[in-house]
Amino acid sequence: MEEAKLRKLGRGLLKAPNVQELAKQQLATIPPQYIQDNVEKTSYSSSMLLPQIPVIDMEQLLHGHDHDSELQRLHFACKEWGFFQVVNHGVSISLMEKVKSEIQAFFDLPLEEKKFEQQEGRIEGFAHDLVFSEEQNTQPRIKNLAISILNQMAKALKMDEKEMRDLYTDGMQLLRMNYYPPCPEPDRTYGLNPHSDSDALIILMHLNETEGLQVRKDDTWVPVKPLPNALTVNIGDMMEIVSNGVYKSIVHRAIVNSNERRLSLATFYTFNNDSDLGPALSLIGPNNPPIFRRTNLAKSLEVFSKRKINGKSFIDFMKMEAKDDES
Ligand SMILES: O=C(O)CCC(=O)C(=O)O
Ligand SMILES: [Fe+2]
Repeated sequence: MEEAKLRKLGRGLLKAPNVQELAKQQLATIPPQYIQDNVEKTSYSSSMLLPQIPVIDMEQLLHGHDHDSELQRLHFACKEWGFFQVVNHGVSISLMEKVKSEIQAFFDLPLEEKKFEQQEGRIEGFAHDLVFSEEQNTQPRIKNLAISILNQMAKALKMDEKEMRDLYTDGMQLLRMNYYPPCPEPDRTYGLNPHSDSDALIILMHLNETEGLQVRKDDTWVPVKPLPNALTVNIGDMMEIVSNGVYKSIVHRAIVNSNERRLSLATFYTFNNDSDLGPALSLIGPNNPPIFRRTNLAKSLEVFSKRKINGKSFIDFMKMEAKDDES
């Protein structure tokens, strides 16, 4: 993707020293630019029995004799949680293992060899040297999985399947590797600040055993406990808009801990840049008025990024009431 588009999708952050190099210095406190005000602590003790994000069995959903009830479980997960884990997802486990070890090995390279740099105002660095061969690449499989999930969501929503297909065909697939080093003061910073993702659908691969992803649910932070070989899926703002608010793009964050590093690989799917982003036409009617406006997707992202003020999220920006202050 071109630089300009990437920049648009990036979140504003100050250029920071390479966090891996920082972690090697074994500092007792964190440098000031990482300190965040109001880091909200998790309000549970380790002995509490916590709810967990739902688990969806893709095999059951696509081919099982109990397809209908799995579809209802998917629908519930998307409405109530905006997050779920998928098992039996069809992405080869041995391939996933390969990708996990390749990425970990990449992060273990000395900085000079890594040709990895962060640019001003961007959260991401560029990994120039991390190239996966065709056989070692999980991305085509993950893309198939994303498409299957989107098709099943259309079915559960009773949305026209062609309307969904037209949205995701020619959409973009973006990858982000997240590296969270051990942190001497985990209560004073985040790995990733609370946010929702502006894309349509996100598939996350946990690259090591360390936990850290937390999902906002009923005013608490629910930690995600990854099942072995599962992938974590979440709804982004674009899908919330298309579903006319039925599915929820949920705020989530990544926390850090003092002992272990954590790695994850997020794949973001957007809808086609040329499409109109708004509630699916097959879902709205006299009894179901649209709660979001409809505009060309690329244009709405552009206008939003120019007017990114007051920490207003993309989803609020697209709400019907927001129309009045458009100028
Ligand atoms: O690393 C994680 O668990 C969360 C990643 C995430 O939310 C993101 O990359 O947008
Ligand atoms: Fe995210």
